[in-house]
Amino acid sequence: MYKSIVIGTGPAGLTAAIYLARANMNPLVIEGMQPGGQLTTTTEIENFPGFPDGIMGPELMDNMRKQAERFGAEFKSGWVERVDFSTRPFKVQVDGLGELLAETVIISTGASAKYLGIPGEQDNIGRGVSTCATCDGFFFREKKIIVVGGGDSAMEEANFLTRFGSSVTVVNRREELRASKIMQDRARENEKVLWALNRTPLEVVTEGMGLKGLKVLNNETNEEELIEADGVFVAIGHTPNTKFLDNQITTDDVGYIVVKPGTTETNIPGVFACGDVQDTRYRQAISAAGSGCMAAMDAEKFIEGNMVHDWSESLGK
Ligand SMILES: Cc1cc2nc3c(=O)[nH]c(=O)nc-3n(C[C@H](O)[C@H](O)[C@H](O)COP(=O)(O)OP(=O)(O)OC[C@H]3O[C@@H](n4cnc5c(N)ncnc54)[C@H](O)[C@@H]3O)c2cc1C
Repeated sequence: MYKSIVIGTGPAGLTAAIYLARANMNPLVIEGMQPGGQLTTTTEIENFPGFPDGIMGPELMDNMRKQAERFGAEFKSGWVERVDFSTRPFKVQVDGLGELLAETVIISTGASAKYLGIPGEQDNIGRGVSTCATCDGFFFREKKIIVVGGGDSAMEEANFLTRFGSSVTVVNRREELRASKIMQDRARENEKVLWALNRTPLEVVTEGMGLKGLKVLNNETNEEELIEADGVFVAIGHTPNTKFLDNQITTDDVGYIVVKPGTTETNIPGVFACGDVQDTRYRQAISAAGSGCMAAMDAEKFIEGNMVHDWSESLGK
């Protein structure tokens, strides 16, 4: 039986692994289908502290893994199919490895950005197509930008991106936006924000090494149009990777794990969550790593018997 099983190897899981291993907790880390997590799909990371010249995403994740291994963390390839948190020790069923037992479990399975599923989109991720304005806005200084989406996040991203772009065009399928009035007003008051509403995205169009723009269907005229842009930010939401939990952990309506504020405690004593899977707000590598550290320290405290589980009370449930 393991003292702690960490599910996922993004910045949250690997930071948890480093802290657990240094605390002699001999963690087992399950890698999942994307060893190293989301940052392995991108190029240069310019905002992770400690790297003044930036660092490539895959290199950063490789370094984190080596650091965890140096202190004795054990890694296994595999995909967690299901868990049983009804009794302790907890049971974690891993594809190809069978059932593993643990005193504590740290869930750091991330949240996947939703994409439009149109031609040209996947081929150009990191080359003009992005799902993270905070991460990539800086690369589009004085360029034309498109934000696809009509919710609060899309409005927030559009406003934020006007700091960099010469213009930011919001493309939304419907005339009406889902965003709250205050977020819409803020975007509408911003002179750099342009609107292409009632338009369905059809294709990300490239030219040479860069983007030419986004081909859309004008739902009113039924004609295709090309909206020129150097960057297309898809802001239609994220899907937290929590299906395997099969409703054993309290989540919000979308599926994000609910933790006791200021901690990584879930509703099940001994099960902790960190990183994007419990983060509806920041979703950054450094915030994921920070909460990974918290989860490891929470798990350690739990095993030492020093944790009072007052989760439900604190959330008013
Ligand atoms: C293209 C791109 C560029 C980005 N650029 C930046 C940037 O410049 N700066 C920044 O701060 N942030 C950036 N981000 C955001 C950052 O990558 C995330 O905030 C961060 O990776 C979240 O870390 P995490 O550990 O919570 O989850 P993730 O990195 O998503 O890792 C999740 C892990 O869980 C595993 N997993 C999932 N389900 C299972 C399962 N059932 N069983 C086992 N394992 C499972 C996966 O295999 C993966 O290893 C970027 C994101 C993307 C997509």
